[in-house]
Amino acid sequence: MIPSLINVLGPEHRRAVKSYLAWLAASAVLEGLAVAVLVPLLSAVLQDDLGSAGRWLGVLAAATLAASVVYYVQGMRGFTMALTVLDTLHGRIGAHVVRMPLGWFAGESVGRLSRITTSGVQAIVSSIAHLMQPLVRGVLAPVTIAVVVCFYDWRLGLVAIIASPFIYWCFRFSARLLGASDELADEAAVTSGNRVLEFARHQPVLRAFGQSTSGYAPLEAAIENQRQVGRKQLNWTLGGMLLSGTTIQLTFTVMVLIVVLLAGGPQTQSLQLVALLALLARFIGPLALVSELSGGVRMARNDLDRVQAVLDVKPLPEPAAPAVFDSAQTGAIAFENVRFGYPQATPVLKGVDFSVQPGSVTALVGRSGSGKTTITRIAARFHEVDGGTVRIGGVDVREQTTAQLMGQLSLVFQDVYLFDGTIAENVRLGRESATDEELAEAAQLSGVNEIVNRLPAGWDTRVGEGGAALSGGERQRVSIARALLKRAPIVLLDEATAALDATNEALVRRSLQALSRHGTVLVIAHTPAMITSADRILVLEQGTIAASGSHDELLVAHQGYASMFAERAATAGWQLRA
Ligand SMILES: Nc1ncnc2c1ncn2[C@@H]1O[C@H](COP(=O)(O)OP(=O)(O)OP(=O)(O)O)[C@@H](O)[C@H]1O
Repeated sequence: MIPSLINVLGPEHRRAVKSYLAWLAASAVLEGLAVAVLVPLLSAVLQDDLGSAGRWLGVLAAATLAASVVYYVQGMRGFTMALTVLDTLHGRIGAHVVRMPLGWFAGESVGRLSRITTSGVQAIVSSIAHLMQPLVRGVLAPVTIAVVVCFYDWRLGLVAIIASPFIYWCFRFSARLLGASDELADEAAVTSGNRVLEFARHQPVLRAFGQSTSGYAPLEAAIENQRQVGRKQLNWTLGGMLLSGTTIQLTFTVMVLIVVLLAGGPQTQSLQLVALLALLARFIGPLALVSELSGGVRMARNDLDRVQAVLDVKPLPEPAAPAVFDSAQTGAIAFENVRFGYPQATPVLKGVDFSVQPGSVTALVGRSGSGKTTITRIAARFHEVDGGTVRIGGVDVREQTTAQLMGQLSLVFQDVYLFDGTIAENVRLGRESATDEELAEAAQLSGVNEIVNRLPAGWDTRVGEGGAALSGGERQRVSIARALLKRAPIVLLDEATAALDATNEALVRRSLQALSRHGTVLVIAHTPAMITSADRILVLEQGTIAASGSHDELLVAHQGYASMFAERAATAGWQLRA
């Protein structure tokens, strides 16, 4: 566990960890010595050697005092170490998360991250605060006693020395069993945690399809799996503890037998034997505790490994120096033979080539699943491309710092997330320094002023977690107002399909015009009105740009576009005229 702990904390904490361990070791050895001194003390008393007994009493007092002082220091150090670990782990994970590729946050990763930063870090901290001390004491105090016992009777010492590797092996074996079952249990807990969230968040859909009353099969399967894994963990843990416990008891029994045999011998006094027996009890007691604690420490090591796995996710490589931009290219987007596929999935983009002129409005259209969202994610460098180049503002995104790239982009996606604050705070996220006039203008263009005027608390209305207190269309308006306020040279907009009624749709188009006054807009367009309001349309088919041009040009030149548009127009109640 210690190498894992140092790895996760970073080399700057190596000294502190080692010094804490040294204090722990000193405390355990002193405790062992203080107990071991009892045997010569009792021997001296029995032999009426009061001078010698006095000296041993002095040694006992000194060892007890030293053990108490060192115990206090190690306790304080342990407390400080636990706080340092808590701070450092949260700090390091936080600092790393903001540098990780945005694409990492899809899927189950977020549930795992949440578990690691809460219960995982807590388990590590509590194992340092509560397990390390008894564990080190449980190992070193018996070792010290075993060494001292050797001086009194080599046979007892020999049993202790021969038994030690067996005891050690049993501890390791049972800790491994527990560690392996903990891995399974963690995996099962992450899965059921995610399924519970899914079950709670998507109640409307589940109820509509009868999945709520008759049971939601994925959640039930996840809970059943967790139950089975829990049972397996219990069996493995008990098996491991039984094995360690039996080995310890056997060792103790053999030692007691030897003491009993010694009792028949001529030179050994009975009181000395009693002292030896007491010493043996102190030898075995801590070892039994170690057997219980080693499983907990192994689980903490698993947690440390999980933290390390997050820290090992490669951050986006940042260029050594910030990129230099040509101002004539501000707002330009270019994809050059871009190829990309999600991990363990078939390629989505198979050589995408297009360029978007600064200040223009370009619509990206294509069948569902054709890769439109992927293109916008790649433009914002959520993922690294497998081949080709993406240029934003005329410069390869890999040559820009994250701040430079993000400074040029406003993202208005369908799944708009608002933070649990007021409407004003959420809009101001676009640009903290915006004046009240600018805020009012953005609100007017995006239609946020209509929401603000309607709600009793106005700008101070709290939107709830994720913006739950607003409708889908209203959330997208807030998100557009943010983008308007940010005035980034490029806006990547995914037109909401489900959330827009006629009013919202008109507002989005009006905002689009306002956004295009400040920069370039690349919009994933679904509705006929949005498609036709673009200067240029890119048609995405089978991982490449199959055609591009104005709406009128494409209607004539590209059969696929014409039929797709006809379908959407029919859905929207439009009529196409020749
Ligand atoms: N995180 C992901 N991991 C694996 N595959 C993904 C991931 N996101 C998208 N895909 C797959 O990539 C393909 C393109 O998805 P994308 O969301 O870009 O399509 P789209 O054209 O935007 O679709 P829609 O119009 O339905 O939103 C789809 O086959 C999808 O299943």
